[in-house]
Formats: sequence, structure tokens, C-alpha cells
Amino acid sequence: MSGLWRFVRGGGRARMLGSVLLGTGTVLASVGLLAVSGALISEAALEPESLLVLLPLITSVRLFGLSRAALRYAERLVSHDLTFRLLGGVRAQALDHLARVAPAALIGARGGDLLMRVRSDVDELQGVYLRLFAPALVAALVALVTLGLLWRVSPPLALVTAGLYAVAGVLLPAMVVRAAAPAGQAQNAARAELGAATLEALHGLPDLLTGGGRPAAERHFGRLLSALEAAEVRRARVTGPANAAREALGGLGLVAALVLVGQGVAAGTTPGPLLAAAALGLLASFEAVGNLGSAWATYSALRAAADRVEGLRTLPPAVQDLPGAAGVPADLTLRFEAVTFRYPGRDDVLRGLNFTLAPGERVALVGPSGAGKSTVLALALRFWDPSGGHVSLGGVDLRALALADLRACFAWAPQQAEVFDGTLRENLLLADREAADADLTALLTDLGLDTLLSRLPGGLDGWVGEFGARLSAGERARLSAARALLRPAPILLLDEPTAHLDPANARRLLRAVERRAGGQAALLVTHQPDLLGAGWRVVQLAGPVPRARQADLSPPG
Ligand SMILES: Nc1ncnc2c1ncn2[C@@H]1O[C@H](COP(=O)(O)OP(=O)(O)OP(=O)(O)O)[C@@H](O)[C@H]1O
Repeated sequence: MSGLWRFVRGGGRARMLGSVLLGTGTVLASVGLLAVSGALISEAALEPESLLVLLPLITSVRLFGLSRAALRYAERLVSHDLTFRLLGGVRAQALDHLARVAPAALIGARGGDLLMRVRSDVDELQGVYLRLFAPALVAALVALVTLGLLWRVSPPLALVTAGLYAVAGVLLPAMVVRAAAPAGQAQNAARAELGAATLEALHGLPDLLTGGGRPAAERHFGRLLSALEAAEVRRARVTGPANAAREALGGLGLVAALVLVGQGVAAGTTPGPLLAAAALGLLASFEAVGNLGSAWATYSALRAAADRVEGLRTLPPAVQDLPGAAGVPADLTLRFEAVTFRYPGRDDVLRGLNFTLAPGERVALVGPSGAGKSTVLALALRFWDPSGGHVSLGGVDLRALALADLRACFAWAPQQAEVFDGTLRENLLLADREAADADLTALLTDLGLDTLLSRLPGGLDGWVGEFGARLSAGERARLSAARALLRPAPILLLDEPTAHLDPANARRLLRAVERRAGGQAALLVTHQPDLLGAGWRVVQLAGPVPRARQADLSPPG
């Protein structure tokens, strides 16, 4: 319970109290409506001419009828406002946790699984307040008030009702929680698996359709859907009988009221209209107490969702700010000294790497595939820390610098160009919100994207599609390079921006980088050093095999 309470306590006491009181008022208005209606009908049958008695009852029926609707409306407003505030907070926290550990700790995580955690599991958590805590508190208050009223009519009936409430509100929910737990967990796991598989299949759809993978994918989805359906059926097998039991308990209460209050009426010690009032009021009170049985059937699913969301919080980051981390120094010389690095569980990728990138300098990293060129950029950005040696900025080890400040020093165009679903302009303005259209157009033209500008309907307002699906690989790479060039950071990191370009366009891009980088230092990964202009210093990385010592081949700059 305490694990779930975590997702509720941020809702604010006043709102929570308001929603519980309004919920209690709503159910008590229903109880009052049925009880007074019963009394009114009985009274009208017994003494039809006694207007003095009937009029207050008629007014009460109207009052309860109208107030019930108004209270329910107000309760929904408050409880949903509270729930959405809670959800907004939980979703923001979940995204914060992802940002904290990205990118290193998320490598290997399935995108679909993360999506399900941030989306479905967080959504599921809206039930923690709406379906668990609020109904439990409302039921407790309604039970207290109803038992108090019944005690005045018939103490034995109040005792029997207390027993029925205990079964409906405590025993039944406890049994349901226990019985539905495995099904709830299986249901969440199946949903998460289905979400992850759907995202993967959507990404790989062209491959699946052309590569003959469709039948296998269909079988896989068939299995996942069967697992989800089986879990849902197993849960329904628990909640169905629980709902039936709840109805039966309400019925038992009704019978008890008829028998116990009926005896008093027969003996002439209890006024006749109280019989109908007690019986119908008691039945209505089960709306609150009996609901607990089915509400708590969701407990295990909520628990599982809470655990999965909580799992994001406990993901260990690959790097983090050390206590007392400093801002970046004035000198922005980037230096790799005897740097060794290996990914977890792998052999060394870099061994004894030394090189320096002075402010304003241009360095090209070359070397065979897998030599660790992109890894060097990842170490500069401190996605990882080296296994040995030091990476430093102005002589200060990167580990001693505040991460956000460090990363603000770099404009990075990754090897897999990230293009977001939006317009060309939106993708560019991510780097500089103030950039004018004329500057964007000039930059795109410089990089050889003028043809894209004229071809794409809408030009800068043209839609590039999800992951830049409406662009060619070369256009995506240049758009990513354009974004890096727009970013006013002192060090430019470009990872194979020319990989998908023909030699003429590759040269055009490199010339634009050389012109536009101005006083920025630039570290460029490339397999085409022959296309570089003057002023580049080449740092050669040895291939992974054989492991020659990797070193700066150029004379010290
Ligand atoms: N996240 C990772 N986890 C484990 N191994 C990794 C990871 N990223 C890269 N590697 C491995 O590290 C080695 C270096 O990768 P890196 O991407 O730095 O090479 P590269 O020189 O940029 O290659 P290319 O020229 O093909 O882009 C490769 O063997 C690769 O398989």
C-alpha cells in the first residue's frame, strides 16, 4: 500500500479531502433519496391525507435528488482534477528519470517497453486514487454514517449490516486482491510486451514485408494477443464472482432489514415508514461499500504498473554529477590522455588514446569501422566515463564538471541523424529558437539542401515525417549537420555527416562546415579524409584488431 500511496500523496490534502467529502455526500444523498422515497411511499399509503408529514418528505426527495447530481458533478471535477495533476507529475518524473540515465543506460532497453511505462503504466496509475483510495475512504465514511442511523432504528440490524460491510468491504476485497494478483501481473506484462512488439514491428515493417518475416511476425502477435486475452479472462473470472457476491450481500442486507425492522413494525414499536426507509437506504449504501470488492480487483495491476514506473527511477545512470561539480573553465581545450574505454561486458574499444582539440582547431578522426570514432565523441559528451586515463576540458577532468554545463559546450550531429516528426523549420529551430527564416534558408542552401527546400511542399513549413521518413538518408544527415551548425556552442562534433553523400555534395557540406564553424573547434568523424580542405589535423584510430597503440599521428599543433 505504501508503494501506491507514493503516487497519491502529491495530490494536495485540500483537494483529497474535498473529493472524499463530496464522494461521501453523493452516496449519502443516494442513500437519503432511496430511504426518504421509501418512507414517502409508505406514509402516503398509510396516511394519504396527512400533508404535514408528506410535504417535508416530498421536499427531501427533491433535495436529495438534486443534490446527488450536483454533488456527483462537483466530486468528479475535484477528483479528476486531482488525478490529472497526479498523473502530470508522475509522467514528468518518469521522463526526468529517462533523461537522467539517457543515453547510455537506455541502450538495450526496448523503446516500446519504455513507451508503455511512460504512457500506459502511468495512465493506469490514475486508478490508484480514483479506484482505490477514494472509494475506500468514501466507503468508510458512508458505512459509519449509515451504521449510526441504522443503530437508531434497530441495533440488531446495525450489527448485521456491520458484518455485511466487513465482508463486502474488507474480506471480499482481500480475497479478490489475492486471487487476481497473478492475472493482473500477467496482464500488465502482456500489455507491455505487446506494446514493445508493436513499436518494433512498425519500425521494421518494410523489412518484415519484403524479407518474408510477415508469417512469423503474425504468429508472434497471435501469441502475444492470446496471452493478453488469457490474462484478462483470468482476471474477469475473479471480478465477475466478486461483483455477483457484492450484489448478493446488498440483497442479504435488504432481507435482514425487512425481517429485523419488520418485527418492530409488527409489534407496533417502530413506525411503518421506517421499514421501507431502512431497507432501501441500506441497499443504497452498498453502492459505496460493495464497490470496494471490484475496485480492489485492480490492485495487483496497479501495483505492477507502479513497480514498472518505479523501475525507471531506480535505473542506474552510466554517469552522474559528482557532488560539488564545477562549471566549465574559460579554456575549452579538449584533451584525451591515455584514454582506455570498453563498453560493459566487451573488450577495450580504445586503448591509450591521446589527442588534443584546441579552441578553434579542426580535427578529423579517421580509422576503420568499429575503431571507436563515435565512442570518442560519446566520451567527449560524457555519455560514458573512460575505463582508464582522462578526458578533460581546459585541464579539468570531465567528471569534475557539471554535466549540463559540459554538454552545453557541444553542438553534436550524431551518426544516426535524429529528425523529429515536424516541419523543416521546427527541426532547425530546436538548435536556435531565434534563427530567422532567411538564415535557415541560407544555411540549407550552403549545405546543398536548396533542392529539398524547393521540392518539399511548403519549403521550411514542409513536413519531414516521423524520423524524417520523407527525407533521403543524405538529406537527414545534412539536416542534422545544419542543426549542429545553428547551435551556438564552442565545440562542434560531427559524426560522419558525409556518409550518405556523393563526393560533390560531401565536398559542398565540408566547405560549408569550414566556412560556418568560424571560431568553433570542430571534431569530425569521417571515412573520406581526402575530401577535407586545408586546416584539418587528422587523428588516426587503430582498428579494433590488431590492437596497436592508438595515437595522434599528426605533429603536435
Ligand atoms: N553501446 C554499445 N555497447 C557495446 N558495444 C558498443 C556500443 N556502441 C558501440 N559498441 C562497439 O564499440 C566498437 C566501436 O564502435 P564505434 O561506433 O565507436 O565505432 P566507429 O569507429 O564509429 O565505427 P563506424 O566507422 O562503423 O561508425 C564497435 O565494435 C561497436 O560494436
